[in-house]
Amino acid sequence: MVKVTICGAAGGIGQPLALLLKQSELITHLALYDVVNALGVAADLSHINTRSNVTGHGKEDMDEALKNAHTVVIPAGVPRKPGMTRDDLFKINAGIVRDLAAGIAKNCPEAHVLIISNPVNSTVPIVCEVLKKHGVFNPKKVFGISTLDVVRSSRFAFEINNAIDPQSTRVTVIGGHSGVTIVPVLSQIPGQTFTKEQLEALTHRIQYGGDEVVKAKDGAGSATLSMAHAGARFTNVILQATVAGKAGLIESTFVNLEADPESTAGFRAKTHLDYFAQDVEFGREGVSKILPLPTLSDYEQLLLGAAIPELKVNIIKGAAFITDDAKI
Ligand SMILES: NC(=O)c1ccc[n+]([C@@H]2O[C@H](COP(=O)([O-])OP(=O)(O)OC[C@H]3O[C@@H](n4cnc5c(N)ncnc54)[C@H](O)[C@@H]3O)[C@@H](O)[C@H]2O)c1
Ligand SMILES: O=C(O)C[C@H](O)C(=O)O
Repeated sequence: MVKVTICGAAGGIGQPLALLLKQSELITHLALYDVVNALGVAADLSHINTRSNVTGHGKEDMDEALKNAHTVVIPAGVPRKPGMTRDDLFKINAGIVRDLAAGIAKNCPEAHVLIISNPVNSTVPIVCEVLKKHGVFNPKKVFGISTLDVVRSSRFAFEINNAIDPQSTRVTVIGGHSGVTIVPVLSQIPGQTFTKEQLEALTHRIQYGGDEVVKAKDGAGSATLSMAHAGARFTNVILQATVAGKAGLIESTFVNLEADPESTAGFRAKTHLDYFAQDVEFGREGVSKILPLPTLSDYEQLLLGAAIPELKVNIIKGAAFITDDAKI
């Protein structure tokens, strides 16, 4: 039995993500949890003629939704409106993610946890600290989904140079998931020939791609369809590695560096970061290896230098939300 639970399944991301995951042959049970409309979305999706069973779970039914899940994907929470930063969402989303993490600790402590809710740089430490408090934390199984930055990098690079294939070109994106913490390693795209001006404009567009959507939606939310695509891509990689046993799969993702202490010891000593987005190779247990940082150009070194202090603040804020709260 491979049960995948989506928390926030009736939302802008949750619905198309559920639709995409309904296509997966590796999922036998898709559980949709939301505080509103989960039953309606589940009834609708359950008519699609693929093998997985779909169940819907409302507000009072979180335990059942999470019970024995293999993987939990979390797009629950509020999205940005124009003029807001991702950090402005912390006030509401931190508590939502904390409560879901407590539910995971209780009902599916061995699950792979894939976090979409913003601010990812803080919500991932929140989940990890809750799982630690419950004695069930496994750093190899908790991921911040930063795949949308990877997807945007390939697409935006293709718009400048259409010799780059947007589907097969996987750009490594390191750092975190907000503004200057997003560091796309464009210098490593094979055969890329960007001018300095093009590289700078492309980097800025990737770092602030989310704002482009927030502005265009004009108060109606942030990226949902592209995020559902990115979320399904990452979830499918996790399932391919952990369920189907496919070796050698790699994606950039925001993880706790304890997932691979040996490979990351030098980086941690230099930066004092406990979390970082980097290329990860997956195995049966989740993280198999955190790959070494790719060679960075001088420009990318500067970007990384700018990312680290903000990343640190975001991470400490998330972790402190749990460690300073004696009630959990
Ligand atoms: N990681 C990324 O790259 C990325 C990309 C886009 C959006 N996001 C983030 O994803 C989150 C969701 O965005 P959206 O556009 O889907 O928002 P949305 O408002 O359309 O949907 C969120 C859903 O979460 C549900 N929800 C709220 N509290 C809940 C709880 N306690 N338990 C279960 N469900 C709950 C809501 O009822 C709603 O259906 C936001 O925080 C947004 O910033 C992240
Ligand atoms: O920009 C946002 O707030 C949503 C998401 O993080 C994105 O990158 O599109």
